Amino acid sequence: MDSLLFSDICRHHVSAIPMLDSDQSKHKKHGLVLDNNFGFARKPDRRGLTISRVASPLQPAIVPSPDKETVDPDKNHVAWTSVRQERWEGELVVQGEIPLWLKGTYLRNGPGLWHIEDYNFRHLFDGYATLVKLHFENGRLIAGHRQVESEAYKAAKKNRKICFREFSEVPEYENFMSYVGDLAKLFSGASLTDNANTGVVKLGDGRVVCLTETQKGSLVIDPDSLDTLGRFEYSDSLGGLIHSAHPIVTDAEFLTLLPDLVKPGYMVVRMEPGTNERKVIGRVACRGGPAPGWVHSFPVTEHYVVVPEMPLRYCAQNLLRAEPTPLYKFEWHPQSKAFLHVMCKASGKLVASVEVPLFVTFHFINAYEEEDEDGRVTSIVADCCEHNADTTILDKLRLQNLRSFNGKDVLPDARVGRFKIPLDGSPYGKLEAALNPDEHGRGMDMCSINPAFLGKKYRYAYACGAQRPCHFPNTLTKLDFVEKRAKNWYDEGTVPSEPFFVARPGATEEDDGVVISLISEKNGGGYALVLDGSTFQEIARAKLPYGLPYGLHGCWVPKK
Ligand SMILES: CC1=C[C@H](O/C=C(C)\C=C\C2=C(C)CCCC2(C)C)OC1=O
Ligand SMILES: CC(/C=C/C=O)=C\C=C\O
Ligand SMILES: [Fe+2]
Repeated sequence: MDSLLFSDICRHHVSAIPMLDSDQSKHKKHGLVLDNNFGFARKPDRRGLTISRVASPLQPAIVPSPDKETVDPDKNHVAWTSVRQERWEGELVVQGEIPLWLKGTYLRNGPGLWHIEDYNFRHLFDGYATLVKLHFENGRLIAGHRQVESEAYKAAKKNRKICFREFSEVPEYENFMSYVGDLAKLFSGASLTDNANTGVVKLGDGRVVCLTETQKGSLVIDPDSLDTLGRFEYSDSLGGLIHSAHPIVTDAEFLTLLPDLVKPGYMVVRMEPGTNERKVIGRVACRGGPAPGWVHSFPVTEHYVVVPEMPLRYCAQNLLRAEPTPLYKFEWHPQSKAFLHVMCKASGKLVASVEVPLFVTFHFINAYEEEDEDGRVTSIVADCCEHNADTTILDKLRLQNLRSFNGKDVLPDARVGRFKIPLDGSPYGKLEAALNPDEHGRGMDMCSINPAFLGKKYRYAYACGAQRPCHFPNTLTKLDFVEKRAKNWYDEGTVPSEPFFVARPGATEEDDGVVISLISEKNGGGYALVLDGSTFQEIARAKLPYGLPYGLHGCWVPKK
């Protein structure tokens, strides 16, 4: 493929337009399958970006010549630009060598489409879900991407406007009565989005589900075709509208937290493979604040579930607002304090509830139990990507901020926050950095571990760190908690997504495997990257026909 020509087109920021005929013939020559049926016409947006129009699918579009602004790589980085086509699939040319043992599909989900018509969404988390797949087999790599067909996405496409409440966007109201009507629908959940744009998990029974913070946004997909198969209906009557976007999923169970906004607390629930029924393990009442803290994720050990109560709390008033506040649906309540609660998985009993220093995290990394000489569990260690108790990261993820990097170092510092929770009845837990944050450039988020070490004492984690100056995490980093060192991978101008660890079958060492990431380049290109899990050196990369937008979380579906 003539990648220069291809990325040239990308640099013109022609999002959501069909391929020109000449491009299609190029693709046919390389055996690629294209389907450009976005149907979203695009007028100049508020930022004065490129104009493109769609006459009808597969017809030539008008591509204006680039002006200075359109080719500015920082303004129009492909990471923050809507995906170009609704779907694509093709084989990639691999540079280097993909290990022959790597057989299966890496799936990555994330918000990849941030406009409808000429209306541009505000926040990274608002975008309609784009699923990406990398299928590895016999050293070869088939890639593809596809929009997730949520009701929210289909309605937006059909009606050419936002129809459901997204992370920060709400539908436009024609009059006051329609606003009141929508509020009523908020309480029933009818107006909430099902845009499953956060993660994707493989359940123990093989079903693959895309997820977000709304329970209705649990959508079953086909990991090969990336088809949306339908809603994952929870058959229990637990109710509630929201849940943690990061359940703990193993071959044996699915664990998640259901925050209770009315009687502030959290329900800890478990679902068995092959069922759609969540069963209650126990309930934790909040100790502070008017509402539960945001639970984007939570950690588990072998015997316990750790329920975090962050002082960044859900906020009923902000939920009702049409215009986003700086903290969106949340509010910072430092006086309400921060707590970690520990629940026994088997009995549902609370074995500890400690006050901890204030913290802000999206992502817990892992947790494990510490024992005394007699094998009694004395404490729990829980690690997270911690933003130094500073909520500004939420606002830094506004698209306007992501699209306006000017060389200034504006990414707020983050660290691996290590909590120590005593189980001897002491009222306080500790929070310290697990290693010097300078090891990873004081950037820290989007983590993964070897899943065999879930809930167990572990040594390594993989995450995104920072090479400063930057405005977003821009390195892949391997953390070694024993040596307290990090190894960093960096490619100037790129935005790498969550490094995802896949263990080599039969491995005995924790870091024996590969780390997969999708990289968005500043010239509009992109590539799939495979690093060695142990040395953290590149072993293979494969250029995509065009760069993909930034994505969030992934999973591995091994070949049967
Ligand atoms: C990523 C990512 C997506 C995500 O949130 C998406 C939505 C739609 C969340 C909406 C809501 C809240 C954040 C608070 C409670 C109400 C509700 C509207 C469901 O979060 C992410 O991190
Ligand atoms: C992209 C991100 C959080 C994603 C939540 O799912 C954080 C990046 C900043 O450090
Ligand atoms: Fe997340």
